[in-house]
Amino acid sequence: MTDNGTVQKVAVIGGGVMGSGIAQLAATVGHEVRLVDVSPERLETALAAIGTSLDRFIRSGRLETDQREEILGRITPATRIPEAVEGVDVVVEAVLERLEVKHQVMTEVAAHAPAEAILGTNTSQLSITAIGSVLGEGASRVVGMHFFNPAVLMRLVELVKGLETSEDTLRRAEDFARSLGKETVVCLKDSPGFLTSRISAILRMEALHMLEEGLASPEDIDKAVRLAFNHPMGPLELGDFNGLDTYLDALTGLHAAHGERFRPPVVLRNMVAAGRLGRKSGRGFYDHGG
Ligand SMILES: CCCCCCCC(=O)CC(=O)SCCNC(=O)CCNC(=O)[C@H](O)C(C)(C)COP(=O)(O)OP(=O)(O)OC[C@H]1O[C@@H](n2cnc3c(N)ncnc32)[C@H](O)[C@@H]1OP(=O)(O)O
Ligand SMILES: NC(=O)C1=CN([C@@H]2O[C@H](COP(=O)(O)OP(=O)(O)OC[C@H]3O[C@@H](n4cnc5c(N)ncnc54)[C@H](O)[C@@H]3O)[C@@H](O)[C@H]2O)C=CC1
Repeated sequence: MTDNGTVQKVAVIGGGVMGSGIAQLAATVGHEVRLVDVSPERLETALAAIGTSLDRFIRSGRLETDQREEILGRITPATRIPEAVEGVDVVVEAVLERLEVKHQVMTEVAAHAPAEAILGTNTSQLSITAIGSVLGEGASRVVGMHFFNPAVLMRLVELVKGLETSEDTLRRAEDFARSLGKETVVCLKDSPGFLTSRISAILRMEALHMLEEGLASPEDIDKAVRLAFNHPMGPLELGDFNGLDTYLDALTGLHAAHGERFRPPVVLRNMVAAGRLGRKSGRGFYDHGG
C-alpha cells in the first residue's frame, strides 16, 4: 500500500470464470496481482482466457497492443496461498460457492496476509457473516465484493456488510471497487442473495419452470426475455454463461435461506448431474461446441 492508502498489491484466490476476470481487471488498472488456484491446469486456462479477452479489447481499440504484455506481466500465477498473500493490500476470494471451501480459504488467507489487508469474498449469495465467522475478531476485515460476469465489462460491484464487517473495511472495499472503474451498491444487511442474486434468481426460476412445463423452447424463452425486456441475454443462456454448477450451488443456498421459492428445479439438477455445465464444459442448455 502507498502512504496515502492506495491499493497496490492484490491477491485473487480461485482462477475460474470470475477469478480470472477480477485478476485481469485489477492488472489492467495497474495493480500487482497474484492469482491463486489449487489447479495448475485452471491457472493455465485462466491466463489463456485473460489473453483472449485482452486481444478483444485490442481489436476493438480499447487497449494498445503493447499494453497486453504489460498487463499479463503484472499477474503472477501461484498454487499456494501463504506466499501469494504476503504483503498484499486486498484479497478477493472467488473459489467454489461452498461455505466449507470459503472457510478453508479464509482461514489460510488470514494466517498469512498482512493484518491490515481487507478480505473480500465474491460469493453470489452466502452469508458474509458466516464466511467471516471462522476468523474470530478477523471477521471485521471480511466484506462481500460481488462482481458480475464478465468482470472486465460489467459495471457493478455489490458490496455486502457482514454483521462484524468494520466501516473501515467497507470504505476500503468501496475505494478498491472504484479504483477498478466500477459503480457500487451497498447491501447493509447480510441477507443471503443480497440484492442482485435474489432478484436474478426469481426471473431464472420462472424460466426453468417454463422449460419443465414445455411452454416453449429454450431459444424462445430466452428470445422473449431479450426482446421484450431488452436484457442482453435470456435467463437460460445466462445460466450457461455463469456455469450451471455455480448456478445450482447458488440456488441451493438461496433455497436453504429463503425457502421454497428458490427450490432448484430438476431440469437444472439433471444438467449438472450429467456434467453439462454450460460454456465452461461446452454444453448446457445450449451446445457451445465442446
Ligand atoms: C441464482 C443467481 C446466481 C447465478 C450464478 C451466479 C451469478 C452471479 O453471482 C452474478 C452474475 O454474474 S449474474 C450475470 C451478470 N452478467 C450478465 O447479465 C451478462 C449479460 N450479457 C451481457 O451483458 C452481454 O451479452 C456481454 C457483455 C457479455 C457481451 O456482449 P454482447 O452480447 O454484445 O456480445 P459481443 O458482441 O460478443 O460483445 C460486445 C463487445 O464486448 C466485447 N467483449 C465481450 N466479452 C468480452 C470479454 N470477456 N473481454 C473483452 N471484451 C469482451 C466484444 O469484443 C464487443 O466489443 P466491440 O466489438 O467493441 O463492441
Ligand atoms: N460464475 C459467475 O458468473 C459468478 C460467480 N460468482 C461467485 O464467484 C465464485 C467463483 O465462481 P466461478 O468463478 O464461477 O467458479 P469456477 O468453478 O469457475 O472457479 C472456481 C475456482 O476455484 C478453484 N479452487 C477451488 N478450491 C480452491 C482453493 N482451496 N484454493 C484456491 N482455488 C480453489 C477451482 O480450482 C476453480 O478454478 C463463487 O463464489 C460464485 O458464486 C460471482 C459472480 C458471478
